[in-house]
Amino acid sequence: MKTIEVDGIKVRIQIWDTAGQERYQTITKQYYRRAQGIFLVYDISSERSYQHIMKWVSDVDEYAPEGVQKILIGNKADEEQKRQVGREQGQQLAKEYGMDFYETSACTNLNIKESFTRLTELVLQAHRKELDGLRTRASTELALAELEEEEGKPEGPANSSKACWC
Ligand SMILES: Nc1nc2c(ncn2[C@@H]2O[C@H](COP(=O)(O)OP(=O)(O)OP(=O)(O)O)[C@@H](O)[C@H]2O)c(=O)[nH]1
Repeated sequence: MKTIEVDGIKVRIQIWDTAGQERYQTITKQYYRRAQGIFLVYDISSERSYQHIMKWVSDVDEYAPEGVQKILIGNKADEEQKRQVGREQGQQLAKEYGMDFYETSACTNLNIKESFTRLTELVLQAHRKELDGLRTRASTELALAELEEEEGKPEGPANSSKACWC
């Protein structure tokens, strides 16, 4: 659990760090179901980890809830001398999948706060949209229900006397 501030609002976030190894995949997939935001992380000093991102994306698409927010992260940005994946490659991949992209370093703290704040922002925005959608739908349904009720009603005193059984 961690609290971060987004637009002056304190948000408590729960973070799960899932295992990257294939043998833990069954457990990893369980986490997807309850996620609202996901970081897809590769290591800039490992081309292999970058190539793996496509697999992660397809897993997320399959197991995470619809509307889950995703951000692509190229971590270990402090390891410039070992770099195998260019920043543009990261940007390109993120663009293809319609994700935001950050290069980060857990060692130097580069873009850690920024990427967490951004993902939280995206999750909040998505929820606001969902809530607005629900509100619009609810008020439309309410208006329709009122209309139907109106139509079903007798039209005033003249009608009510016609409907009178006495
Ligand atoms: N130089 C550098 N090393 C890092 C950075 N982030 C993690 N590491 C190192 O990379 C190694 C793996 O880190 P983990 O946090 O275990 O990576 P992981 O992806 O969670 O690993 P799995 O859970 O096994 O998939 C550790 O030795 C970390 O110290 C970083 O930003 N820069």
